[in-house]
Formats: sequence, C-alpha cells, structure tokens
Amino acid sequence: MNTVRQPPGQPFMKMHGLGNDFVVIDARTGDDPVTPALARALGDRHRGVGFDQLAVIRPSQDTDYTLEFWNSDGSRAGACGNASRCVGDYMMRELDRDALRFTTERGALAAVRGPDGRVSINMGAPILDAAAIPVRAGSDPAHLPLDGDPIAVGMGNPHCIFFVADAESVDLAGRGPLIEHDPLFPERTNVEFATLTGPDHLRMRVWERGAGITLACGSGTCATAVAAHLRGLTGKRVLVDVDGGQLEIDWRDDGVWMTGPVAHVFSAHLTPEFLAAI
Ligand SMILES: N[C@H](CCC[C@H](N)C(=O)O)C(=O)O
Repeated sequence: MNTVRQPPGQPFMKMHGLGNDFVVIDARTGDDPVTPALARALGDRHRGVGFDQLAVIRPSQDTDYTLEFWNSDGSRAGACGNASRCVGDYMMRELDRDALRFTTERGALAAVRGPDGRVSINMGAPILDAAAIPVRAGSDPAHLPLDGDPIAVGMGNPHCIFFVADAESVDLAGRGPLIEHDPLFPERTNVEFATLTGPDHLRMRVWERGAGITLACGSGTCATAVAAHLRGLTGKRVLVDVDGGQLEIDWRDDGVWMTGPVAHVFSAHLTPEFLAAI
C-alpha cells in the first residue's frame, strides 16, 4: 500500500453572500496560479469547484489588501459587492478589526462589520457617464435605446437595469444573454430586472456578465437602487429582495453602501493533479 501523502496543493476558500458564491484565493504570499484557464477550470461546477466569481487577495501598498475578481467564463470583473463583503469579513477577522480599506480596479473601498455580524461595503459613487460605464458613444445611459427603456449605471462594472411590472415572470435565461451581448455595451453588461414592491422596496433578478443567472449580485443591487432613485421610484435607502435573500442599499454622499450577510463555507486545497491538468 502506498502511504506516501502528496503535499497539499493551492489553498482556497469557498464563500457566499446570499448564494452568490465564490472561490477565494489568498495570493498575498507564495505563487500566484491565477490565469483565465484556471478561472474557467475552477468555475466548472462538475469538474472543478464551481463559483459565480473567483476573488483573489493580493498585497496592497496603501490599503489593507487588493481584491481582483474573475467570472466563471474566465473574464475579469471590475467590481463584486458580495465577494467584497465575504473577503472583508475574513480579513477583518485576520486583522482583528471591524473596519478596513481595500483596493479594487476602481480604487479604494471601505468595509465595516456591524453589531449584527453583517458586513457593509462602500461601493463608491455610481458612474453615470456613457464612456465610463461604458455604453456606446452617443447613447444616453439614463434612457438606453432598447425595448423597455432601461437605464445604465456603472459600479466599477456595467449594469443595465429594466424596471418591469413583474420581475418574477421575466425570461431571464432568454433575455439576459441577448442584452449582455448587445452592441450598445462595448464591454458587455450585467442585466437586472426590477419591480417596485413597496415604499423603498424592490425585487430584483439578475443575469450576470460572464456568469449567467446568479442568486444575488451586490454591485447589481447597488446599481438598481441608484437607477430606482434616478427614475423617481424610491428614496436613497432601499431594501432589495434578490433570489438569495435581501440586501440593504444606502446611497450616501460618500458612496453607495451595501449591507448583507456573509458565509465562509469551507477551506480546502486544490490538488497538484488538478492544477497540472489545466
Ligand atoms: N456578483 C458580483 C458582481 C459580478 C459582476 C460580474 N459578473 C461582471 O462581469 O461585472 C457582485 O456581487 O457584485
């Protein structure tokens, strides 16, 4: 019998926020194995681990850490609110603090843990400029020239929000990919369908760029809350029901704050065999 044990491979964590699930690799020390091919292989729910986004923690010069996001199709994402909450919670535990700052593609963001254990992220100011979202030059992000009069909002990644009579009955799998790939969006887009269900209360379903239907999307929830306020449907503080639960959004002077639960499911290692086969 062969009793020689293989050395453990690459460590990773599995986390989720409202069922929006993540593989998290801490690459602050040691080798950095992350490539588009690794993201795709790990994101395969049958032959890999499975995730909506891969989050990679890297060192930072001027904040507590840098956070990088990948979709399960191997593309990069500039923002991910739910993974920011999950990793923020993990890092606050490591640092023994209730607040920290981290760097993403769009700059420094803040994370805070509340007394109830939920984590809030300041996702920064919404981006409403066509070139920066981005949407095709010459189109008005506040009223995109598509059926349903959607509005585009950037949160470090692009979102296209439709207000509909009943978000439950939208054919998300049919319409989502068509809008994701519409030529109006030079970098594709995340797609949200939202319904006002009460005063300052929204129901939202999401089709994510590079990942498809997910149970929640933090940045999409922020973008939807901003869009609802801009359309005069809500105030600046709203509750948003997504498939996986509820997020609280508060659009303040210093940015859009998003609050919700986090879960660290397990920590494990990728085997050298899995990594070698990529
Ligand atoms: N689930 C993430 C957003 C991922 C966005 C990604 N699909 C993109 O390509 O921008 C969130 O909680 O904000």
